[in-house]
Amino acid sequence: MSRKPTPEQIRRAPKVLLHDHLDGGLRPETIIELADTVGYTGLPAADPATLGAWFTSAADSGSLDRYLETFRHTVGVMQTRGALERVAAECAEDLAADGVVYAEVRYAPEQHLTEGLRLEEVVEAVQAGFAAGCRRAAERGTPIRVGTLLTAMRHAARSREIAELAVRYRDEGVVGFDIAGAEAGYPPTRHLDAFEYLRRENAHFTIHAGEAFGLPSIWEALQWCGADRLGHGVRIVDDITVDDARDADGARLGRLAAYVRDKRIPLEMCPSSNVQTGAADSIATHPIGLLRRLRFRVTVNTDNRLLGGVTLSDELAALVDAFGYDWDDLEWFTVNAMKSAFLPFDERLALINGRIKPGFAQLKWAVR
Ligand SMILES: O=c1[nH]cnc2c1ncn2[C@H]1C[C@H](O)[C@@H](CO)O1
Ligand SMILES: [Zn+2]
Repeated sequence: MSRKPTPEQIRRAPKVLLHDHLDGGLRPETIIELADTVGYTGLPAADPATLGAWFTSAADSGSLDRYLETFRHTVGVMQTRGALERVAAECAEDLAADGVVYAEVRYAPEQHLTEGLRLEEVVEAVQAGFAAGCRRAAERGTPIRVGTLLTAMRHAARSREIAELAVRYRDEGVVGFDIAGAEAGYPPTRHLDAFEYLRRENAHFTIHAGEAFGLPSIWEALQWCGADRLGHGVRIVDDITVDDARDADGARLGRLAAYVRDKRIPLEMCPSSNVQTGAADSIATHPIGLLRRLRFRVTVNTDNRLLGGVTLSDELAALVDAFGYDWDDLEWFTVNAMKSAFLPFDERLALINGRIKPGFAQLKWAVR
């Protein structure tokens, strides 16, 4: 399997995405149309191309805090039932068009209440949108399944309420919970009550940790809060020393890194977002290269498609360029992600055996 996967072939591969923000993936033209409809006047540009370029360049800030400031424009137009439905439907369609067969998409319901919606109405609008988008994608011959994660903002104080909301909607497409937002100064243990509640409810959750802040954040997320997965988790490399950077065998793992690898804790890695926020210097030097060689449970994700100007296929193609990954590597990332999803075991297995393995086998055969 020596042929380098091309961007077009990667787009055709059946992919899995675990870390994608609904409010970070809008189409620029949709933002403009929604702003018009709902009377939002703060947009920094009036045509889709300029607006798209504004997001990628503003997000290229080298700082998570400034990266997060750009969300005021997306969240600003996502305050009505119709807007939420449309954004969710288009999200499912866009992911399906990129060849994603299973996605977990997250957003923070508490950020969509300024025009009077209740939390339940927000969740129901988003679920209705995903259902419509998945229906349309299936009609086009690109079926996709979407699970929703409800996020609580780590600087706010509504995490217990949002956790209860996630449990209430667990049989209607909500598959888990997350906390996001500025990391420094807002440790995961601030939300311990929410995580303890979720564990008692046998519910799943991931935590953004080890992105803008280091090992203590990852340690709290796992050992105090009991996170099933790590959002980013890229700073786990701070607990790994490598004598020769090109030789993974020379690596020594500290106790936390060893725990993460031993327990097969999934890392939701988002390379281009990390470069934008300054969590990594470049794709070529991104810790994903080392972590993959050391066989951590690495998954590849987009984080925010609008801010990065990327699709999941683009992320994978960039890794192929940087690290020379082949089809086996891409399939390994994909199966890792599917194994780590918050769907029931039998459904994960069905997607691995029914879509991922046959899809990759077909591509490998075609390019042999
Ligand atoms: O990469 C991220 N780190 C922390 N927070 C993030 C990231 N990307 C998006 N968010 C925040 C901003 C969104 O408004 C919120 C919910 O999707 O999550
Ligand atoms: Zn994120």
